[in-house]
Amino acid sequence: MTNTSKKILLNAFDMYCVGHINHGLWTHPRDESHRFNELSYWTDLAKTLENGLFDGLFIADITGVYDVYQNGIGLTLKESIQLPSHDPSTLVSAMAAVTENLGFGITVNLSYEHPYQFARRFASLDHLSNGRIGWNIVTGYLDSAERLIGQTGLKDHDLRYDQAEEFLELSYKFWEGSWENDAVIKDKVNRIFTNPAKVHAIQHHGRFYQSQGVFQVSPSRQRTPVLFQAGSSPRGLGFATKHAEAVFIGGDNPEKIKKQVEQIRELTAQQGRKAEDIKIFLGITVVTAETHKLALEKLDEYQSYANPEAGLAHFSSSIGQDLSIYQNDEAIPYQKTNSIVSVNNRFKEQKITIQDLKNQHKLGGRYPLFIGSGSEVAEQLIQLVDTTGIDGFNLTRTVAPESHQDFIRLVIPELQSRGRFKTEYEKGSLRNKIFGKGDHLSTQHPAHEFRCYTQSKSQPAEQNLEKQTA
Ligand SMILES: Cc1cc2nc3c(=O)[nH]c(=O)nc-3n(C[C@H](O)[C@H](O)[C@H](O)COP(=O)(O)O)c2cc1C
Repeated sequence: MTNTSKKILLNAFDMYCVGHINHGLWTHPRDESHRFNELSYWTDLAKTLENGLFDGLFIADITGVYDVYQNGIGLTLKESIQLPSHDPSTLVSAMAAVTENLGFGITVNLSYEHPYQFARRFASLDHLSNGRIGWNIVTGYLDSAERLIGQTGLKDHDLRYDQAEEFLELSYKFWEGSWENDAVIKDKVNRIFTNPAKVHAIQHHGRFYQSQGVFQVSPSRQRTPVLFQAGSSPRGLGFATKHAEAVFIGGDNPEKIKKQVEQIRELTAQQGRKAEDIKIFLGITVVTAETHKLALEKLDEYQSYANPEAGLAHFSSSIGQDLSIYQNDEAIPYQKTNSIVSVNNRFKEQKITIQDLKNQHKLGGRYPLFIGSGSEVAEQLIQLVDTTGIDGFNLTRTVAPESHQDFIRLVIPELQSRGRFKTEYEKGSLRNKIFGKGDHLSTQHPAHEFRCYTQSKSQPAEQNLEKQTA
């Protein structure tokens, strides 16, 4: 499939930690990720990305620690493999204050808090960023997280998605079903800040959650944040194609990526949504320089600081299997675990040795690696978009912030000169920038059912209160 005019979407992919995907590079003399706990590190990054016209900063997060490899956290601590890692929501107001257009896709694991607190926090951020918030919906895959919050083990994989379904339904009720658009009138003369007739109590009596009452936050620009998801098991795909507006996939082979894309588009259509209602982002790593030769030299230099074993430790937790027990030339047996099904399934389909994984984790990890001059990388990215049908990329960092700066200086102008990347931002919210159809979710989306501002589904707050006190 070739679409010569399709503009490529682009997010930076990062995490509020030192070692994110490309482990070991924190030891590179020019890498600044050890400054991850300084606000200026993030506000500078936000300004850099906005200068480069990135659509968003996609911030990964985990609840828990990587303790599967060697049955402990020794290497995780030494190499700072997503430990320490801090709460990503806390970064966003500051980054929003120094930018106007950059979107923020924030990962939050829904398993460990009530939808009410979560919906309130995200609606508040959407207000402060003037509609630039996205939520990467994750359900968790680490036993260590369960122990940290006093549970005995991870809930069954599919049960986590059952809970996620209900979490979203209740969140939609808060965001879409409690306040009408014209509820807040700020009328000083008549002393009416909010019209009580326009605010409705929601009701929810479910399997996992109970809630009754009025949402505490007035409608933000987008109401529901832009919904991202990265599950790719059969159950995960069903969930993503029902709710998500953007899905994030991994994959190193164009044929397989294309199949994944076709499957996502088909499932989306089966859910009664338009195939183009979901944007598909592929994770990638790029090493670029002024010439091909210089890019190869840079790759060598970066790889001399990388630590593939740290990549293995990360991977062990992703699949829930301790990979330290195998020799380099041993093929990794498939074991059914409760972790990331789609990543683990690779061991069913292919013979992969520890050495294969180590080679892969020198740089890039689960994401394809592109090396070359700006024009070479741009050509490869365009070809991948046109042959697979993806919509854009989540770009990992290597040496921070150098790798983002290199991409902006060398690759983006080449994409622009080929007409495949914007030369200015669209107006409006993050949702409008991505889809060009306004700030709110479309009427085809399941959230529509819970809207009080198109059809009233609950009583005005005052009537409800009267009933309770009668
Ligand atoms: C590309 C990709 C990125 C992901 N990023 C995160 C993340 O930042 N935090 C997290 O807790 N889970 C993350 N996950 C895990 C998924 O959100 C999901 O919980 C997991 O894949 C289990 O669902 P599945 O078995 O349906 O794939 C990611 C998965 C993929 C494939």
